[in-house]
Amino acid sequence: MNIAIMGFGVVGTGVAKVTEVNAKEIEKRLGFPVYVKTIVDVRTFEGQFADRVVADFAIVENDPEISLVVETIGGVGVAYAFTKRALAAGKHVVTANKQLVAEHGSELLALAKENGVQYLFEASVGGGIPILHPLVQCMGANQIEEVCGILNGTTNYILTSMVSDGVSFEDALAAAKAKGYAEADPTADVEGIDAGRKICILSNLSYGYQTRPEVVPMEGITKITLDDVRIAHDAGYAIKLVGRTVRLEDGDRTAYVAPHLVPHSHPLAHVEDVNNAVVVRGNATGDVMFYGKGAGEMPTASACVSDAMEALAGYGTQPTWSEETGGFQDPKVLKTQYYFRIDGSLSDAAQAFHQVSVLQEGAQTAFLTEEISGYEAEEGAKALNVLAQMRVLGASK
Ligand SMILES: NC(=O)C1=CN([C@@H]2O[C@H](COP(=O)(O)OP(=O)(O)OC[C@H]3O[C@@H](n4cnc5c(N)ncnc54)[C@H](OP(=O)(O)O)[C@@H]3O)[C@@H](O)[C@H]2O)C=CC1
Ligand SMILES: N[C@@H](CC=O)C(=O)O
Repeated sequence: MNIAIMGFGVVGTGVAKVTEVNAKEIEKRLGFPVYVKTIVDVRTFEGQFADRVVADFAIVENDPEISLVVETIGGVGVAYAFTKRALAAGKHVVTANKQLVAEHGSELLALAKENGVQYLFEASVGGGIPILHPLVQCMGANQIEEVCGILNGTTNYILTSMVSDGVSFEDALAAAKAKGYAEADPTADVEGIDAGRKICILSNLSYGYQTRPEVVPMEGITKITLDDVRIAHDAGYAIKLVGRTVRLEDGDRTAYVAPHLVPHSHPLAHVEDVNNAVVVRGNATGDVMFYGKGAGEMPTASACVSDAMEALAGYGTQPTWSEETGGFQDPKVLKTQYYFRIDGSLSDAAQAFHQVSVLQEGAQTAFLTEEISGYEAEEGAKALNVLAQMRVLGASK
């Protein structure tokens, strides 16, 4: 079976390597070999795969011998146009492109169905971690109550480097870029947008309805200070960038991304470096955690090639959701404890929130509230000079 790769960057190169290095394993499992026949990229290359690189996507589109295309260009420009053309030409498409899946997934899934092919995107969430297939297949008998996790490798790598190794934010980001973890525009990583796209995909598959990225509040790691990290650590918490999607009591859903204080007793508190972890709470299973490398060439390529094998062999099910967007509520409806650091005294804090647990007193006061909603946190904060505010992640169940 011949496949093509669109976009020969970090992940695209990994796809070619995994297909080549593991060719015997792949053939043994499928009963037929998989060969990367053509690679589409705007640049010219040297080395092993250079003679397969073409600039014109039409060569792949019109090649009847290519039955599957792996899209690793990224973004929603040419990647979107080429994906539609590939599906319309009756070719399966596999992708790592979470932006495209989160923003145009419904349309592309419908187009795939119309043309009798598959659109698979396991690599779009959690890099090399199998999470989407287990969520819809192995946990398919559950009502999903909540999915929460560390969904961005770059920011977890940066936080680990800053907190454990004393590296500056700028140097840690530069290292994440050099290792191939960061997005083409790393603003998407550090401002929580990449994790936000991933939580949309997880929400869509968990609840069956579309959660559009523009309704999901997304906050990144740029406001976290080492002061907050120290105060949190002394009180028994790590600070992690967490994405959550939650089924509400009335059957509606919510989702958001923000830094959290994660208790040291919670498994997410110990996820370091480029690793991601996703905790899925099913009503039958309780919490199930998926853990591994959330970014990088070979782990992400592993998910792409495994998807390609599934589509070519015709086993597996197409993960999908309805185009409907209703039933999404603001995450401020959720109740949790909040962490505040204020320029003010303990009595200011107590006046705003009544019951608080003090973490630091002095010129600045740091404290935890009781469990309150986001609306109550917002109301109480109005009377305070807030320097930092974060949710506390509840215990794992
Ligand atoms: N890196 C990672 O760890 C992970 C990445 N992903 C996703 O995978 C996708 C690819 O990421 P990554 O490999 O890191 O990105 P790269 O930027 O390394 O690779 C993208 C490649 O596509 C090429 N390209 C740009 N325009 C075109 C075009 N018109 N036709 C053909 N090729 C084109 C780029 O060339 P040029 O450089 O000249 O623009 C580049 O070689 C993204 O959606 C990303 O979010 C998902 C999980 C992990
Ligand atoms: N930039 C992303 C790449 C994988 O999805 C990340 O760092 O997680």
